[in-house]
Amino acid sequence: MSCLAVLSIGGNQGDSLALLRGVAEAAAADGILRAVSSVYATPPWGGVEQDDFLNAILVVEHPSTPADVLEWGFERERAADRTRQVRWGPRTLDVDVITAEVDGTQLTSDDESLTLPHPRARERAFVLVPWLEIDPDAVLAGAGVRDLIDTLDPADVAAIRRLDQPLAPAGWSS
Ligand SMILES: Nc1ncnc2c1ncn2[C@@H]1O[C@H](COP(=O)(O)OP(=O)(O)OP(=O)(O)O)[C@@H](O)[C@H]1O
Ligand SMILES: Nc1nc2c(c(=O)[nH]1)N=C(CO)CN2
Repeated sequence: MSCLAVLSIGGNQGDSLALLRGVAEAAAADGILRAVSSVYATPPWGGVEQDDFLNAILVVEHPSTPADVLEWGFERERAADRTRQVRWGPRTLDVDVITAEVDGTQLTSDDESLTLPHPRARERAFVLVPWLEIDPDAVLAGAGVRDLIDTLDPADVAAIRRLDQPLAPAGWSS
């Protein structure tokens, strides 16, 4: 099995840019990196008062199952000394699996250890905006990401700022 997955990566504790770059570098080193968005500074989503996040989207093609992609993301979180404290609160690194596609079909799963597509992705400008950047035809559970962005509060979308700092490892090309 091989699995094409869209990953949302983000964090707001420590050197967030370096931590996000570390994820892209690990994906490139593992030979699974297929696409990388820009890095975005994003206001905190979810109601917890905290610092702004840096967020980005990666597309990876993993030679195994979606569960292995999730496990790969957990390894990256552990490498960033991620601890779980407040739900939707501050963290060094979060790696979420937004969609996973096998044989051209987007998988759906209600499993609470891996829900697909990610159940809150459609509400999150910090996921949809960078995803649209790298895939103007992106689809989430049958809905165009471009159309989903139009359903969000325009102020939330406008508050997201693309940074002029590359995420892709030097020398990497898709
Ligand atoms: N699509 C998914 N991507 C990542 N984790 C998932 C997914 N579906 C279910 N989970 C589960 O969610 C659990 C909690 O994840 P995490 O601590 O990253 O949540 P969170 O980032 O605080 O909130 P959110 O899930 O809303 O982004 C993990 O143990 C993981 O098994
Ligand atoms: N802007 C932004 N807000 C968040 C983020 C995130 O990555 N970016 N992650 C969260 C934890 O799930 C909660 N809120």
